[in-house]
Amino acid sequence: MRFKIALCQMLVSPIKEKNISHARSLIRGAAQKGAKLVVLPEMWCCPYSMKSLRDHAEDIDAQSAPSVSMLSEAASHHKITIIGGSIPEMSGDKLFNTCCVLGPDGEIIAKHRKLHLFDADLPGDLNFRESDTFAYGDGPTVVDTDVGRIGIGICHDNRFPELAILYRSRGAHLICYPGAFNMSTGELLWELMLKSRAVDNQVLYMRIVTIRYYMMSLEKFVVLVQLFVAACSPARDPDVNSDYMTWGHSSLVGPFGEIIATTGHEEDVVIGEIDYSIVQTVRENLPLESQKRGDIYQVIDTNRK
Ligand SMILES: O=C(O)CCC(=O)C(=O)O
Repeated sequence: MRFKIALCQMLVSPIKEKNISHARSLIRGAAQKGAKLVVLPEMWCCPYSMKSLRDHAEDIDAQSAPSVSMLSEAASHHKITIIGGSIPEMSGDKLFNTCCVLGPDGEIIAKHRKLHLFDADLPGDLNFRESDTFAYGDGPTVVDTDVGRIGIGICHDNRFPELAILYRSRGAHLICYPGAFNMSTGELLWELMLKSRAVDNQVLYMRIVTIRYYMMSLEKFVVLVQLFVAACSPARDPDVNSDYMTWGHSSLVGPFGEIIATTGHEEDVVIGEIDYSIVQTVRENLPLESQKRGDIYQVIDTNRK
């Protein structure tokens, strides 16, 4: 299967209605360019400011959720699949960072709540505690769409190779990460993390340094995930009144770790082509799945039914 994917690196304004109509016009433009899968960024409907997220939160199951209603109308109008970035979701008294996936009939076909909340204390640089505001999601998300089987993660979820390995084991060919890396970790790590998730072996070197106990067996702990990875960030707005400035650089990475399409930090719609037959070729050329040493290590899918 071959198709075009569009990553809408949107400039987010403080005004929610404006963001919704702006996202709608970016989706329209992407569909007109032939995209069958359109991805929005993390927190595209409002500034990524912990102070105001609750004011913009939506009850996704309610008919009146304005961001999700727009996504549903756009998906059915253009007959495309949309990975709806993320929005603040209110469910009971809990707030989640949630991504909805919509099929070409406008129905929500999956909902992913961010699993790994970003808490970081980098002295003199960044102090951010998502877990003070959001509740944790409680399951991985793999969804069958018109454009293949897709695993979903939100931003910091991307740092955890076990999740990507699990998505591969459930048959995903593509992982989409709506994300908003920041100015502190973005430059060094954003591209590296995306490539790592497509070609997953960097983790080994980190573990070799830090966990002596595993050293005897770690040279065997090489697992290539070998799939496509797409990540979509908001554009950077140096003037926005937010406690969080984003890195940008939305990108599509192929199963050899190659960058297929990317951009800088300004608003842009990145269009790339995905050809799943490449995944097959890479896996045949480098048959890592059959070389894995399940007798020595395993990622256990505790959520599998
Ligand atoms: O993992 C990181 O360095 C950044 C993660 C992040 O910015 C987020 O999850 O919002």
